[in-house]
Amino acid sequence: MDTPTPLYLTRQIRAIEAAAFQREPSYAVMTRAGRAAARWLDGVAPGGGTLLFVAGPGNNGGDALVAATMLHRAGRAVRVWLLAPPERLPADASQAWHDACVAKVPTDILPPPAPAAGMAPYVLPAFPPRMSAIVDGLLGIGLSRAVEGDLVTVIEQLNHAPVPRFALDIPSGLQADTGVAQQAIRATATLTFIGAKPGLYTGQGRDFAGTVSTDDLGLPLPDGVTAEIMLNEPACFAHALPARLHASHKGSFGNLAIIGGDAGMCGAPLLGARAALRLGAGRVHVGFLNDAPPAFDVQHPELMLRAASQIDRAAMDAIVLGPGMGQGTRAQPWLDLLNAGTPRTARHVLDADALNLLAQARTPPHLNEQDVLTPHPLEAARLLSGNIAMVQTDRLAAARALSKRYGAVSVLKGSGTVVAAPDGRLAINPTGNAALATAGTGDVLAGMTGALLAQGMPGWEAALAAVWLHGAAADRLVAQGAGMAGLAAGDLACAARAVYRELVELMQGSPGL
Ligand SMILES: NC(=O)C1=CN([C@@H]2O[C@H](COP(=O)(O)OP(=O)(O)OC[C@H]3O[C@@H](n4cnc5c(N)ncnc54)[C@H](OP(=O)(O)O)[C@@H]3O)[C@@H](O)[C@H]2O)[C@@H](O)CC1
Ligand SMILES: Nc1ncnc2c1ncn2[C@@H]1O[C@H](COP(=O)(O)OP(=O)(O)O)[C@@H](O)[C@H]1O
Ligand SMILES: [K+]
Repeated sequence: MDTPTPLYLTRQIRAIEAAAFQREPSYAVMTRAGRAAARWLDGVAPGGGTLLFVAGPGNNGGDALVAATMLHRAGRAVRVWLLAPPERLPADASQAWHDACVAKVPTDILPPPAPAAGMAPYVLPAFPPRMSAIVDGLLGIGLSRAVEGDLVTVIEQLNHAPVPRFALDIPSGLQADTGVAQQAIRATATLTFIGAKPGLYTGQGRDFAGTVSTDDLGLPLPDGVTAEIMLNEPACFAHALPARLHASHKGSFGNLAIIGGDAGMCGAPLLGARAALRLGAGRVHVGFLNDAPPAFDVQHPELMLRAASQIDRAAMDAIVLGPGMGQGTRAQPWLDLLNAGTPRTARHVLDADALNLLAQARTPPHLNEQDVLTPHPLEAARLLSGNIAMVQTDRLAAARALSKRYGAVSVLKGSGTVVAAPDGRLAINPTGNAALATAGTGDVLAGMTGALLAQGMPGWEAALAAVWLHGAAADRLVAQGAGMAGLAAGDLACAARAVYRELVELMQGSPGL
């Protein structure tokens, strides 16, 4: 199994670059980036037409110029639009421009994009005839502020061209550290240099970056740079997946209780419980907070349903608090049971209204790194006494702050779910898609996390595995023709089981479930 993919912040990429520039000229590194881009484009960009390279004012433009020159020399039809005055390019990009001119690459210098108060928006010239793709070298990791002025309309016009767009390093306008973008190139695919960046995978990143490939340009990690953020891949958690020995019994796989289901919300804990069954929990109990809990689940009579007050808390290995729980008087005591001084054996997942109660708690409950919080951005905002914009502006920082404040693993949900541990570990999940944007999928995730905790997985690995499997199940269902619109949360459990089985087989060479 491959080692997990590290994600690097811009300051770390700059440190890797700076160390390389001690050993070799910076233009040699740009040449490698340009060559990697040319090779990549040769494989992915449709042939038979002109590739339009759009080069900006910095070294990202330099990469585009080197790639365009190489492809031109190799006989491909290219054209470069330089959106900057050539005399103001930084040294390496200036060298690349010079080389392009010497090689007689067809080029146009367009007026540099600048804020144009009170003037009509800048209109690009007509695209080259038979243009087959746009290569985006406008802005890379040097993006220092939100895109503004004429560049906004330039990007809009490029985004409207009816051809695929290929971004170099990062789609122009997307923030590499956070995945925030006001206006950015919407790429079909991105080739990112030196190391992958978190912003390609979370927030708005996935919508702008398309399929991401990485070329490390052969640059080693210098002393002092360590990967602080990982892409959540099976290599991050597979070693901790529960083994299933012949000599085992239901007690070997844990007792899980899902507490929730206030009046009118009975479905939520059932969704979680059904998913927990499919991920191998030994016994799954559902404790309802409403007066008339269903006697049994017609679809899954294996589940044990009762009033929440009848759940033997001491017998549980894991408890999921929150699905459909409401914030009524019957809910609060379950949070109070987490106060310091009250003994407990079960590890807890706090979801939905359990998180809203947690946010209001005068004395925060006693949680630890074996417990998992699963907020969506609004719940996270409440937990951090902030607002959604604050959370989404820096999802990594928000997840890290949550784990630090509450002492538990936190799972900040949404596109590119971020998982953080109290010790500072961070991961971004690459699986899942917008088919998950439907009610109940969070209940399923909470149940899956509880199932893995009940089977003894540590908090960090259980959260990573649940999030990955949940997303991979949605990806599989969509690939099989379910959704994007219309996927039901209840569809996920069996797909997650299938993905889990394949993963276990891959890991252990034998069926795991
Ligand atoms: N040197 C090398 O050998 C290697 C370089 N590499 C490549 O270099 C890239 C980094 O290059 P870079 O540092 O020059 O920054 P880059 O992203 O081109 O942009 C800077 C320019 O954009 C401008 N600008 C910024 N924000 C703006 C905004 N919102 N709206 C408008 N303008 C804005 C900014 O202006 P300023 O902020 O100074 O006013 C400046 O002019 C990296 O992503 C990779 O592709 C790698 O291949 C490795 C080898
Ligand atoms: N666009 C998306 N891309 C990937 N995952 C998504 C997307 N939208 C929602 N999800 C996932 O779906 C789940 C939704 O959880 P939540 O908002 O708590 O729903 P609910 O409370 O209705 O169960 C989370 O796991 C979230 O990460
Ligand atoms: K770019």
